Amino acid sequence: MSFTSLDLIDGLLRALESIGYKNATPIQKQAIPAVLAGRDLLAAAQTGTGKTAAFALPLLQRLALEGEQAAPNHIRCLVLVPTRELADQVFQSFQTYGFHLPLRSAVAYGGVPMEPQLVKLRKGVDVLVATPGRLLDLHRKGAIEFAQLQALVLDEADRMLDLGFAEDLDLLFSVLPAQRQTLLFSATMPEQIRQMASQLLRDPLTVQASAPNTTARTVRQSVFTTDKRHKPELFLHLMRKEGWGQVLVFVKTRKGVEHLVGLLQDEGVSADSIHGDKAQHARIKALKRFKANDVQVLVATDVAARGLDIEALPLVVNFDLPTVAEDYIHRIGRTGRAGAEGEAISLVCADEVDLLRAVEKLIGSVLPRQEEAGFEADHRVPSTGAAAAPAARPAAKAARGGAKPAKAAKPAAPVRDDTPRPAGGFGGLKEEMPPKEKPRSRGPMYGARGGSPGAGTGAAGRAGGRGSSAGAGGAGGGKVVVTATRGAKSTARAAGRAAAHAKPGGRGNKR
Ligand SMILES: Nc1ncnc2c1ncn2[C@@H]1O[C@H](COP(=O)(O)OP(=O)(O)OP(=O)(O)O)[C@@H](O)[C@H]1O
Repeated sequence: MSFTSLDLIDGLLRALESIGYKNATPIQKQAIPAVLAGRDLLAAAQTGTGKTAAFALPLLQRLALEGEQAAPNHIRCLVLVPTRELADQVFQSFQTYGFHLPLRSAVAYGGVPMEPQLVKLRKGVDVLVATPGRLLDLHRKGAIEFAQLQALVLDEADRMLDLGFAEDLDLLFSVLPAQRQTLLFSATMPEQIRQMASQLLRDPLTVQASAPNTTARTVRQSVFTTDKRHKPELFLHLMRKEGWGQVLVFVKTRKGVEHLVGLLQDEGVSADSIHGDKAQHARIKALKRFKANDVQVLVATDVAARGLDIEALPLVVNFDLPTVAEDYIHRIGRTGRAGAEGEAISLVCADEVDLLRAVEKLIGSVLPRQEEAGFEADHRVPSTGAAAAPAARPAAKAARGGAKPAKAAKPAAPVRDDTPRPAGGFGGLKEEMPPKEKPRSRGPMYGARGGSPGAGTGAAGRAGGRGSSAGAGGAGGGKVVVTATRGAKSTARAAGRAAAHAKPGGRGNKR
């Protein structure tokens, strides 16, 4: 489905044309009419399927066509994200999509001086992308007023709870105007998100553009069983043997990250890191160098698991499995984006069998195992065969053009998402998502008001109508479920907080 048939205004269509987006993805087809119609939304779709544009495009349109200009220190739309790097990326997306609209955007997160953010907010902004901690600090200083707030987006909300932001969020929600549009987006739908949705959303639509908690079909997944002490050598061995190029590696702790980076550098591999102990400017630089392919291996904690869009990243390695099963889906979702092929390899030792079981249960499949000669596990990793429902279809490996098994383990059920799809692609996305051009460089961090207003071809709310997206699977769409649910308040807040506090991890971006 083309964007024109979604009743987007000319300014947005021109921006989409210039970055090479031709057709809307399934989540965009579903979400855009509903958001334009003013509905609250609980939206789930696999990693890398264009959720950012699914909320940014209709919100930019509504902001361009409705409401008063932002007064000093006021914001009209707030997008909350869990990490600083994701905040930058989402802000850049708003800048790109809104290039031809007379709207101001800004980004605010911790770890960098507050003063420039205070200055930018003084004039008032239409869209503020922020992490929760810095947002509240700015609000306490009187730099942000919410009286004009029209829309709130929570992107990866469960991660904000995992990071210990539950109380900050409660505080924030208590000062936001009740009359607003609220959108919740994620690639996974843990109970925390559903509870938050029942607390925050008014008569929402639930849109699922793929079966919940599924991984992209284009990502080939496997496990190498080994002993903990062999992991660094196994990593280096596989890297050389398989001729790995760019690789994003996830390690459980910050110390572990630095240890692996040191080891790789000692072996002459160009490697850098991202984690919560690093200064923000060093984090930004590391990501930039990795994206530009100036560094081959980026080693990170889960601070890099959510949302980051690294063009054509071929491989993600879980050096350690994540402690929260959902993070497995987000981590490996850094590859195989927008219909591209990708590979995800997990190095698993006996200690991690429960984590492996939890991941397999979540994704509904047993991960194929391999063992590499010379790195076999002395401490056998127990079988997890019963953990997950057996997949219904034949071997994924063959279907995907073949993996490169080092040494075949006992055949395991393939990893796949059983969402019905049309033949020949990733939910039709391969066909629907043409290779995009690089977005233009957008200059300074904060968007200046400028450009000519898009010549509106339609008023916000004209497209769709309440529930207009119901049942429209769309050409090439995966299974699309659209339901209307009523918010059931009360216990949700306490339950969400309890769930958040049950999880490890410090506050903010400190992972
Ligand atoms: N309609 C489209 N056509 C072509 N490319 C698109 C389209 N929509 C989004 N993309 C591109 O697809 C990639 C993934 O988009 P995005 O980062 O919004 O995914 P996401 O669903 O939010 O992923 P995650 O769950 O990991 O945050 C980006 O590079 C984006 O530019």
